[in-house]
Amino acid sequence: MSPELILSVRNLSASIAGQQVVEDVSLDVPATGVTALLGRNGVGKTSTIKAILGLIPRRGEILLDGVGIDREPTHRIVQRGVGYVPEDREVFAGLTVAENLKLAQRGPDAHWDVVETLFPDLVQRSAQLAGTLSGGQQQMVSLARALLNPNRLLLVDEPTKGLAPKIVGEVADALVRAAELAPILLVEQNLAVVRALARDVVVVSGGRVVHTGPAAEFLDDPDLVRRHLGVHGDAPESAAAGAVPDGAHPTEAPA
Ligand SMILES: Nc1ncnc2c1ncn2[C@@H]1O[C@H](COP(=O)(O)OP(=O)(O)OP(=O)(O)O)[C@@H](O)[C@H]1O
Repeated sequence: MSPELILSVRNLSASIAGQQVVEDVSLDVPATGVTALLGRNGVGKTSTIKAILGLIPRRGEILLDGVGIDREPTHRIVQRGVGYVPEDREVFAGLTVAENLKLAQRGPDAHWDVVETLFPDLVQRSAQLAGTLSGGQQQMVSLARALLNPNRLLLVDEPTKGLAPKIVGEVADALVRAAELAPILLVEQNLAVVRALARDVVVVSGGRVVHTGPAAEFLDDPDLVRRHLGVHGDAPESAAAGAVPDGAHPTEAPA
């Protein structure tokens, strides 16, 4: 495996309740930056992430930094430094922010300083029950839990789903900072966020990868976007419309 790759997946298939939900996915994630995993609803993006983590039964080859993890259980994969920010946040509603974070701590070298720097609002709210936080604040807890530990790779699933445009920008800003710490494989429907964050895209359709390449090249080709995602990349009425984060645009050259 190329030394510039942190993750290499070959011929991945996976099933849920006996039904095949990932057919034959092969993809690479570079060792730096954000790689976006795109596709229409229900094509198997979340299932691909779960299969990489061993959360659902899977077959195929999965190399993390050159080491096979496709036969390992989830806890071993997490111990190897794969952080996970699940769809729908999955915070413990009845626990405080501080308790949510402490539960996520994997070892003695937790990055409390990173969490405090990136999420000062959470420090203020450390005694608040996570279930009483807004959706955006819960997303920050979910991200902070993953960033608390040293990660070699972050798997982040639809972090801006259901959030107001201003909050989408804040979450995207946090992801820009997170990507400085570890490479990210990001499932994201908001193409403005993808444009702001991702260097590369992997597009899935029918359980297989149908396009890979630079994010800008894909997003700038309306025919490709329409064919693979069923939306118009720049049309305001489309699902691609949404908040463009205020933060840095790491994939674009400075003006
Ligand atoms: N728990 C489950 N039981 C049965 N089928 C499931 C389950 N979870 C997912 N599926 C099915 O697996 C397929 C892939 O779902 P998955 O959530 O991976 O897609 P996705 O690309 O992430 O979709 P979306 O963009 O809508 O979140 C879908 O057809 C879905 O209905």
